[in-house]
Amino acid sequence: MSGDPRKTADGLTYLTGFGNEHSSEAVPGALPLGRNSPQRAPLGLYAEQLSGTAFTEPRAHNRRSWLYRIRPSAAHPAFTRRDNGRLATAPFTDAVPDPNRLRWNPLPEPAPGTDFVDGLYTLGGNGDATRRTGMAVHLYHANSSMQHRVFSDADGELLIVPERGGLLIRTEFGLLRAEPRHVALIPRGVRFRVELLDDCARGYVCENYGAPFQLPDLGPIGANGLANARDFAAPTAAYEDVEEPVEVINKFCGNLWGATYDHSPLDVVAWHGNHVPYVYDLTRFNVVGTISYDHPDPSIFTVLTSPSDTPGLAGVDFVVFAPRWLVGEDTFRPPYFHRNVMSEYMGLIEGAYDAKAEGFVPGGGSLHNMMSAHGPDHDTFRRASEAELVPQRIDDGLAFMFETRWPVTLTPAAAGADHLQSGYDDVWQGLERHFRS
Ligand SMILES: O=C(O)Cc1cc(O)ccc1O
Ligand SMILES: [Fe+2]
Repeated sequence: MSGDPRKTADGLTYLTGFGNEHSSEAVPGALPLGRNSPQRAPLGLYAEQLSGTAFTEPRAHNRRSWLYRIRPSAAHPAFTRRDNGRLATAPFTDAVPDPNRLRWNPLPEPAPGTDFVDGLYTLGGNGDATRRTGMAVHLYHANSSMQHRVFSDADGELLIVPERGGLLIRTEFGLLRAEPRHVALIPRGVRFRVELLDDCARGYVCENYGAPFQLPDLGPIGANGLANARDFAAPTAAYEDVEEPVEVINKFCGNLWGATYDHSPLDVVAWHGNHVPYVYDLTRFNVVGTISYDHPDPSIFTVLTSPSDTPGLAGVDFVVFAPRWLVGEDTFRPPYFHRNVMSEYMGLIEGAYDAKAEGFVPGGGSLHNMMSAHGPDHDTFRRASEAELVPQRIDDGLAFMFETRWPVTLTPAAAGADHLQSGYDDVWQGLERHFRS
């Protein structure tokens, strides 16, 4: 069942809950009752199904929505190739996979008039979009709203992580507002337009080619905690009845294709289903951690996971390092030194991260690929080894990680970027020997 529509401080009305069978109509009576595809849909609308999973996938994983729209999506001219800009797609084969620890500064300023789509820049990724496996890490930096155009991604769902500047995202399902500290998810194939609420918008995008993100199981944590389902907010129906040229950009098997429609395809008057966009406020994350000793693995901070066909082995996890108390006794409290079979891309939404004293900055990012050795830098190690272990609140930053089961191969642009930091290895220099036999 759908949650109650809730009006939030931003004036938008949302439906709450994760994976719900939501329903919404912008005009009363637009949703057919008791069937999906009546002989004539109400109000002269066209009924259309949008499937995010195969028809036959288990009910618990099945994602689809029914849209009731002014024109059917099928009524469009041919798509033709568009310039891919700085967007790239798996398989990533143009650079040699790099075992080095890598760290980037934020992207440089974009040229005037750069919108969300033009502002996308691919760092790298893994898998193969045509096989619906793996993921890509993108950054965006825009200074203009998308005008007279909409975007959709057949290759995967898009998890948008704003770092600077609020976004108003107009989707086929209605409006979402995503500010820094929020994440927004656009499901595979859903059309949307990004409008800027500030002069500039900057952030990160995880393009997930694999199974749709879901909430992680909670196991012994119990029935509540981490990201609570009720805090996910889907839009309520809102439509554009616009009969003027709109460019529809479709990312398909790694290329951008465009077609100019004679109307806005954001013309869905009513919808129901569970293949829906949503926003989630990361400050709602219920952080669970140790209240005795040792540093728990960061899987305890998983917001969303895209399972693969091997239980417990995610195509990609989205993990957040949110404000929390550290109380572990006789414990090295920051992230430990480690080598991980999973590959870790990290970004910073604000402030600082407790494993790095400096150099890891908001809008920047780091990549610690499969089995690369990393952990606290020397300053952090020294301070944490000597600190008096009183309860300590970590509340000066918001970091996140896209953690994936396959190594991340970079695009040549990211591998050779001016904003790639040199000398990142040095943060682990000066960790002198203390061994006494
Ligand atoms: O490398 C990182 O900073 C991410 C991370 C955090 C943590 O608390 C434990 C392991 C880990 O990979
Ligand atoms: Fe790590």
